[in-house]
Amino acid sequence: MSRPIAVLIGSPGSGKSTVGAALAARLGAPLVDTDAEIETRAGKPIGDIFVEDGEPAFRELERAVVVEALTGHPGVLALGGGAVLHPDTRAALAGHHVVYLQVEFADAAKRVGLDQARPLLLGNPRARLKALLEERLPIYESLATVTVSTSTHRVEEAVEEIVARLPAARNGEG
Ligand SMILES: Nc1ncnc2c1ncn2[C@@H]1O[C@H](COP(=O)(O)OP(=O)(O)OP(=O)(O)O)[C@@H](O)[C@H]1O
Ligand SMILES: O=C(O)C1=C[C@@H](O)[C@@H](O)[C@H](O)C1
Ligand SMILES: [Mg+2]
Repeated sequence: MSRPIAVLIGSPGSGKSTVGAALAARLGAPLVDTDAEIETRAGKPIGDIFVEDGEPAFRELERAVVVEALTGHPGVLALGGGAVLHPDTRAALAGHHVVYLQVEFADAAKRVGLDQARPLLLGNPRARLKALLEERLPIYESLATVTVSTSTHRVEEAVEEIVARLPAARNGEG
């Protein structure tokens, strides 16, 4: 059984996929992005899963994919923004190196593109994103072993910050 080197959590637009890919490249390790893995398993985009099967079905598929990756993936693991909402996922994160990518609301809004049709931002995307960030902040903070801001760090700076703060045995210096 292998464990991820680092697990990235954070809100939509925090940069989990972008920083995850750059971190994996920097470490010469594979990346699993659970959103992409869910789409592969379901054979359709996440938006379609929400519309056709509903959010509870999406969360259950997400739980299964995330819990499996936490015990079977040896590289960098980027989680979907809402994966931490499931209690099984929170429990399964115990003992992992969990990197919380923190982002200011204004940056997240710019990056996500508030005119996009994201299932959880339907209606009033700006208000929904703000509420979502506020609701989830304490959850992300409680799970983090390391927090890195992608509002104050560019992608490459965030990667170097994460590498510097990896447990010694994992950053090539231990
Ligand atoms: N400092 C930064 N760190 C990370 N991404 C950044 C940064 N500055 C700008 N970006 C841009 O912000 C976007 C982040 O999107 P990304 O898909 O990586 O976020 P995510 O956390 O995976 O969100 P999602 O919940 O949609 O999966 C990308 O377009 C990236 O190029
Ligand atoms: O914040 C969320 O709940 C989500 C974020 C995305 O990564 C996807 O996992 C999906 O759109 C749900
Ligand atoms: Mg992503």
